[in-house]
Amino acid sequence: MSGRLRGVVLSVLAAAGATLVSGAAALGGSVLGADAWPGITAAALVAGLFGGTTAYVWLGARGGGGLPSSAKPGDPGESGLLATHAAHGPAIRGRLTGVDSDAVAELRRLREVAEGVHGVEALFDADLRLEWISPSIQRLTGRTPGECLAAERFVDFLVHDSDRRYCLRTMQKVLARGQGEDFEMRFVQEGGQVCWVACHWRPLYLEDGTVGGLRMSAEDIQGRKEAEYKLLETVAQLRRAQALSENYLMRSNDERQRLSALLNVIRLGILFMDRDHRVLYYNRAMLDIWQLPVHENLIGVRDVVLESRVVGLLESPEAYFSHIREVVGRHEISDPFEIRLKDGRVLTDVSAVVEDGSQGRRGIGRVWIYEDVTEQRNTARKLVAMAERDPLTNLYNRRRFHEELERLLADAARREVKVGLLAIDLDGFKPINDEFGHQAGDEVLVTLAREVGGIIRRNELFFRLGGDEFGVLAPDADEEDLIGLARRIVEGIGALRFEFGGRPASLTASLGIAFYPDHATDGEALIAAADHAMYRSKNSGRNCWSVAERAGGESARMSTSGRDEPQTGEQ
Ligand SMILES: Nc1nc2c(ncn2[C@@H]2O[C@H](COP(=O)(O)OP(=O)(O)OP(=O)(O)O)[C@@H](O)[C@H]2O)c(=O)[nH]1
Repeated sequence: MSGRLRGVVLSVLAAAGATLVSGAAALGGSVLGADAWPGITAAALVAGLFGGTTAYVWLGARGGGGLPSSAKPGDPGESGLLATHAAHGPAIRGRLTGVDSDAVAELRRLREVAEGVHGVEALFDADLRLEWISPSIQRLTGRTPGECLAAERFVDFLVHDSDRRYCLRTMQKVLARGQGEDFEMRFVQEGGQVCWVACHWRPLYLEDGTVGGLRMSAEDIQGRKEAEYKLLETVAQLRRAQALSENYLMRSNDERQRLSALLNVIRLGILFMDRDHRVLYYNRAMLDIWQLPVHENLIGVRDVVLESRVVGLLESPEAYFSHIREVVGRHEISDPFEIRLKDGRVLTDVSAVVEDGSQGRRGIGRVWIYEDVTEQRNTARKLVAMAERDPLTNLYNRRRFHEELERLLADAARREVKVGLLAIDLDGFKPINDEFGHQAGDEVLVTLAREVGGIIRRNELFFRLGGDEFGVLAPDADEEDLIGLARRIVEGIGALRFEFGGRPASLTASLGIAFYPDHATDGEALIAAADHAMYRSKNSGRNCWSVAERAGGESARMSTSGRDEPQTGEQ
């Protein structure tokens, strides 16, 4: 409190007499504490209490300067109480004049009210020195009003480092402009902790209307600040989480782009269906394979609609759609399924459930992978053909002959039927080669293969076993039928006429016939029996057929009866 104000109050106390002085003494230096209230200035309080004294005259001149204009006598709260005292100033004054002990009691009561102020009230002089501060400062900061008053500079003593400059600037501004300012700052508590307060700075006017000091009203907003901090922290966490999820989203978008680029260059058709059997994703190859328009948007299209779009391509739609139903009904990866298309292409499909990543095996859809295997199938067919066919005549070769022989014998054993083997060896083939060249020999072989191929029946198999050796396998063979076939072959070959370099050429063949199980019970023995019969034909003058001898040396019905009219190439 300024010396001037302090003097005023002390003179009031002197005038009030010994009782009041003792009352004031009881209040100590802090009797002045009774002349300031939260929200009301010391000037107004003293005016209210000590009207009619010197103080009243002095303070009365700046009178209501500190009293909130809105405060009225009888209002609830401290401002109202003060206003009541101000209104009744003359009565109190009267009592003070007579050194009324009631006034002292009143003063005490008011002091109690001042000390009970919840927020912090403080008065500063024009040099920004602390003149008075409410006892509540101790509850807020642990510092007593005495310690605060003793400190050289209030701002340095109580205000946090970071807020000091701003606090000082604001105080100076309020002093200079005479306009209040509000801001929030931090007090430093005795233990070094920080306590946030909301400060309201108001100018105090002197009687001449100039600003003679400042009043600070501060409320504890630590709880609110902590809540704000928590809120800010939560917001920051949310922002971090959002940034993280945006980052993940961005990365997952990049990943999707990469995957999409990859899927669009591979030749496999990829189709993702969702749980509701609607198209979720497909790649370019999928459209190509199923001959769907490149720019058509199929996303969201149901599986049944998709099936209706491709049904016209399928060789066996029913078989394919029932395969789809079967696959969809199970939860496993399907086996590759071959799809034959009317245009000759061959596709395969494989399908798997797309799991949602949880452990509950919850499918979130299905992926279908299509592959056009036409090329592969053709290549495989060519390789197989190369492996089992004679490249010159395109007849099955010796390798396939052995396979078929074993298969037919096994089948014949199970069904107890006969298998016939016809061994064919050309007569006089070498002279054709020698005389007309190897190419002429080839032509003879190709022609012969075609001619004999036209003679044998659909269920009989014709092989080139090597060189000028051929063979015919006849399942479910009947002896008479096979002999008839042998005759037709001998005649057919003998009837062939060639011309090389303007010169005619022809040849004949010698045949041997053997039956399973009549002449042998396994493949090797059957071949040997047929060969043996064929050599007998050779030895019998060629251009004929012979039936093998039965096991035990018993002669076949007709060992060389094929000799009708032996023919040679020279004929
Ligand atoms: N042009 C041609 N000749 C072949 C081929 N494979 C084997 N030969 C020839 O066929 C001939 C077969 O020999 P042989 O069985 O003695 O010929 P052949 O004159 O019919 O003798 P016989 O069976 O005793 O009548 C050989 O000269 C082989 O070089 C072929 O793919 N093309």
